[in-house]
Amino acid sequence: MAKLFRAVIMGPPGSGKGTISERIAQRFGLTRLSSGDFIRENIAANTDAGVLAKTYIERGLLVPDHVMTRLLLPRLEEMTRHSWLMDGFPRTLAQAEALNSTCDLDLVISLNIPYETLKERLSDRWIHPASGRVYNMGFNPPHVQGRDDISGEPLIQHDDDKPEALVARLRHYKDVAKPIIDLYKSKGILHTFSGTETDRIWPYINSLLSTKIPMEGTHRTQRPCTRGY
Ligand SMILES: Nc1ncnc2c1ncn2[C@@H]1O[C@H](COP(=O)(O)OP(=O)(O)OP(=O)(O)O)[C@@H](O)[C@H]1O
Ligand SMILES: Nc1nc2c(ncn2[C@@H]2O[C@H](COP(=O)(O)OP(=O)(O)O)[C@@H](O)[C@H]2O)c(=O)[nH]1
Repeated sequence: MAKLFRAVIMGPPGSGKGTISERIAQRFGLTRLSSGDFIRENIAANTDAGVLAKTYIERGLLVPDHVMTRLLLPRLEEMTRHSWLMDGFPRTLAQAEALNSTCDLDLVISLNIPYETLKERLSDRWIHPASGRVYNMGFNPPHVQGRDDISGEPLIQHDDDKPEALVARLRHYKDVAKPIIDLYKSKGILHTFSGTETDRIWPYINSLLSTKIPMEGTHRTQRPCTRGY
């Protein structure tokens, strides 16, 4: 029986995680999980975790590990019958270890995109805050300038997407991501993709996943995501 498939996509801000996750979800029928979306849902629902997370996000900080794991891991437990791709978690080694004790991953995609490309992309990134939908004036503009295609609501730019904020974010990403990348490399499940254009990277990701993801329609077995945290 074909087993379920679980993967994580990692990369610095602006590397294309959200863009590529959407394509993977559509192409392979995986459930796309996004830590940023989970947080926004909790903020919108005014949950305790959401209220706490908001105080960190407003300062451009990562949400503390214990808040993230308590927010995310129970959701993964509900996903024992689903194949999924996680975007935005883990972001620290503690999160990776918490995930490791809960679910075994089949594959990790790491995006390696040059600084100048990240800077250019983020300066043109516009976001619909409520949904997290992402646009780019050069790459995938909204039908109506400044408006979300689905809701028609205004798009915004994140302050920390500005070039002056990117240097610090990138340095922080490299510091926290390195031990995670080393962990997944040692487990033999890391696949790194480099380049400056998503459309040129995509065929390689597509062909890798085509060899790794069980065929559609084959019976899927449950795989536990036990409460290991
Ligand atoms: N795994 C996580 N651990 C800690 N904080 C997180 C995590 N995921 C998201 N956050 C917090 O939520 C915020 C929003 O996350 P989201 O992924 O939507 O945006 P982002 O981190 O700016 O992503 P991008 O890499 O696209 O710039 C982050 O800036 C961070 O403060
Ligand atoms: N010009 C250009 N923009 C891209 C490309 N891929 C993604 N983007 C845009 O760059 C920004 C960052 O992409 P996103 O998927 O949000 O990256 P994430 O921060 O890693 O999730 C968004 O505005 C995307 O629409 C690309 O190949 N070229």
